[in-house]
Amino acid sequence: MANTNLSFLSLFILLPIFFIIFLKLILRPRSVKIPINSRHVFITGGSSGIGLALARQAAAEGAHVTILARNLHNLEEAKTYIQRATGVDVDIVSADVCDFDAVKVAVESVDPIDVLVCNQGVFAAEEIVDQEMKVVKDMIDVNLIGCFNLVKAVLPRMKNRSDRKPVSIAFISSQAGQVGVYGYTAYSASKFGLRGLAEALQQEVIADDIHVSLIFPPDTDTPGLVKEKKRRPPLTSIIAASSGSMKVDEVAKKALNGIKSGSFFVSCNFEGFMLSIATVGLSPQRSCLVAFVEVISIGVLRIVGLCFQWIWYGRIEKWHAQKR
Ligand SMILES: NC(=O)C1=CN([C@@H]2O[C@H](COP(=O)(O)OP(=O)(O)OC[C@H]3O[C@@H](n4cnc5c(N)ncnc54)[C@H](OP(=O)(O)O)[C@@H]3O)[C@@H](O)[C@H]2O)C=CC1
Ligand SMILES: CCCCCCCCCCCCCCCC(=O)[C@@H](N)CO
Repeated sequence: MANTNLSFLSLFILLPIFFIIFLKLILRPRSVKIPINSRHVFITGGSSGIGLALARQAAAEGAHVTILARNLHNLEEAKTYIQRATGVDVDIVSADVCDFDAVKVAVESVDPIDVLVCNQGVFAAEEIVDQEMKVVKDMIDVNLIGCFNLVKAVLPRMKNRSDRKPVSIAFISSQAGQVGVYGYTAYSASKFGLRGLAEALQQEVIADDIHVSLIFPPDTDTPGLVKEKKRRPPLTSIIAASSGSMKVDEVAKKALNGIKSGSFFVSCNFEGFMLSIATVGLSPQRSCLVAFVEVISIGVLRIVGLCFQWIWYGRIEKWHAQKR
């Protein structure tokens, strides 16, 4: 009896504890906190949707916020909205992220940036045979090249900052940047691209105490989504519905908390958490508890992932059978 108790103790309690301690010792980069109070948070695409909600929440938490977008009128409306909601004034700056010179002028016209949130994005769901190359290129340009322009423009000053506190560069990706989704060939490609950018960038900037976050929202109720849904192929909606849709404020909260806790992968709902583990690859992990969950659940989640593919391909087959 005593023997069984002892082996139970060592198998289910001691072993995991030692393993978590081992993970704590080896995990790199180490865990970090990014304070935002009294710091400069620069949010692109901050005049609408997720970016606007992020700007409002960061302002409410005491950050000095600047939002960037193209349309000046919408920026001014966003500024008024945030001022009414929080009593805080945010700065606005108009530029197209696709234009490197304009981005450079924009970021040099403001205070040094402590937290850069690359949130701007465009999305149009359509089968690639029908999608015009102009639309494809626009998605890659705004969602991926736009982030390169921002990083290139912000990094030199960020690296040479005088205050040596930890700072952050965050990218708003999408769950469609973790798994390919019907109708999202260009969009998924742009968002998968962000992952390569983020993983490589983290290695390049860790010595400067710059911390990268990659945020993966599911469908979120924003003006952008309302517009996209008018033309979405039904199969895109069916597959996207595998993950529950979220309110914009919830997504902004998850994103902000993920940035503040210096997490590399930031998921927004339970499905997203499973998806992040199933697609974790060799991305960095700073939390020993999450790393522990990854190690013990990755095999089972592969089976869950295969079941999702079984369901999705079933729906695709059925759809095409009905069309014929
Ligand atoms: N809504 C959703 O379901 C999901 C969204 N995401 C991602 O979240 C991010 C925000 O999406 P969402 O809030 O829905 O988007 P919205 O369409 O509501 O807002 C997009 C914002 O980006 C700005 N923007 C677009 N193009 C450019 C550009 N070339 N240069 C500068 N700013 C630009 C827009 O302003 P302006 O047009 O004036 O420039 C606007 O402020 C995107 O990256 C999107 O891919 C991820 C998962 C789900
Ligand atoms: C192994 C476990 C798997 C768990 C479930 C997987 C669910 C995947 C759903 C993909 C959803 C894609 C949403 C895209 C949102 C978006 O970016 C657009 N709205 C455009 O903005």
